[in-house]
Amino acid sequence: MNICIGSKNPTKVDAVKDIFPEANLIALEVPSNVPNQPFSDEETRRGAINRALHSRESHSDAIGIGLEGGVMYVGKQLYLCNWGALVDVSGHIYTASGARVVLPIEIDNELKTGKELGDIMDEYARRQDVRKNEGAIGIFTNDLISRKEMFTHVVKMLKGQMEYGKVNIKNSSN
Ligand SMILES: O=P(O)(O)OP(=O)(O)OP(=O)(O)OC[C@H]1O[C@@H](n2cnc3c(O)ncnc32)[C@H](O)[C@@H]1O
Ligand SMILES: [Mg+2]
Repeated sequence: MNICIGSKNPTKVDAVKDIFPEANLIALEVPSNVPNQPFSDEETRRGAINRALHSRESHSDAIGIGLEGGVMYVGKQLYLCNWGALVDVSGHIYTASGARVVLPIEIDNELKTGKELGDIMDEYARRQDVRKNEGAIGIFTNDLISRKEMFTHVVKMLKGQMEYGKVNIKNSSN
């Protein structure tokens, strides 16, 4: 089985490796066609779908997987959100979202200045490359859940849905 994953971020690539250990994995940087910092479930999910579709453009025999991080409001409270999409060899699209965690008001204020969450997290946590390691979810869960672990759960849901086979998005503009 060939799988193209639309990112070189190790938290995303390693999550796919864990759930598809037998697959031949190709990691590619592809456009998400949404802002670098998605600001809603809608934008984040769309970014994941676009990454999945773009990643198999030159590999029609492969499954495409896109994983996208973003933020979203519930009322006035900002949360971290993550979405995944898997496109099978027939073009069926499966989607799933990851666990959410509250982001503090300081992060919300910094995001409003136009910075990306990844850069804000490094300053906030005084660590380097949080986005490629524990992630914001790791910081705000006191390292109980890592970004890779959260994506592993998303990829597991995508795999299970593909195997079940009956519930997918047929039109990529949905
Ligand atoms: O190379 P790619 O795949 O783009 O990986 P990325 O780390 O930039 O991740 P996303 O584009 O999916 O996430 C959009 C933005 O939100 C940031 N982000 C999302 N989730 C994060 C997390 O858990 N920890 C730190 N930054 C996160 C990320 O660094 C980007 O600035
Ligand atoms: Mg990015």
